[in-house]
Amino acid sequence: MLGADGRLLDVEAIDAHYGRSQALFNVSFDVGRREVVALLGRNGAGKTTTLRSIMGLNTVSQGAISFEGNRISGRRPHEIARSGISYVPETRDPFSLLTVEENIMLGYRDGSPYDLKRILSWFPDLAGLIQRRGSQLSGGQQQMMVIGRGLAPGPRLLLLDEPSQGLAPVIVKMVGRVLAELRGEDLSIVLVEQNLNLALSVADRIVVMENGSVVDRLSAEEGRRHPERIERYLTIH
Ligand SMILES: Nc1ncnc2c1ncn2[C@@H]1O[C@H](COP(=O)(O)OP(=O)(O)OP(=O)(O)O)[C@@H](O)[C@H]1O
Repeated sequence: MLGADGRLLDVEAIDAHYGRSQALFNVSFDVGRREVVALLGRNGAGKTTTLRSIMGLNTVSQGAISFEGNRISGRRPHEIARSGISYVPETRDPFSLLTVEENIMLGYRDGSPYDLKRILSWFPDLAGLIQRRGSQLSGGQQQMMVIGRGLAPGPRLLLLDEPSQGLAPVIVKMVGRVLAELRGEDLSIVLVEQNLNLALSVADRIVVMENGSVVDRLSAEEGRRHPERIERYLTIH
């Protein structure tokens, strides 16, 4: 089901605080069905706080967030997860003592369109490693595993926090390929990134943040034509 205006996720003028310090100021953007929206900006711009606010891990002090037409702000994280949203934090957090298979299937829910076989079809590199422990994987393999864990419940919206962080360029390309393949699914993605090329290659739309506010919104096509419009918010002058 979608909101009345056909939007899957609606973030409407949200503020968020850490104690007395305000981290988000009037942040608004929306995500359509099967759309990939990239949130770009420097460290500290508020991207992670935005994802955490959607997931109910941070309290929204003003504004509202709706998913499939229902208000989710104010609900608890597990309820938000159950409504069809998965969050893959940048920390990756593999369960080190569990195997790759156990790590992925931890999130599986009856009725999910994504069973282990399906998930491994997107991450062929993991297929030969499913009995390894999470701690025995490389950073890139862990990233694939936690994306797999995020997919296992069968979300309609995946929140991905900096999947390319700390990975070698060849692995970043692989992450890009996986995200491109997921485009065939009934799945929308909010992708937080500092890697502009990766974001431009997989996103439909770009939302640029600075100091806790949205400072620009553009299509990926516009971003490819005018990368300088985004780069000025990514590099330090
Ligand atoms: N747990 C916290 N306690 C206090 N302030 C925080 C906390 N987490 C983030 N902040 C502050 O909130 C603001 C936004 O941070 P946030 O992590 O959302 O930015 P970001 O764009 O995701 O950057 P990064 O890529 O570094 O995660 C920053 O000023 C940051 O210092």
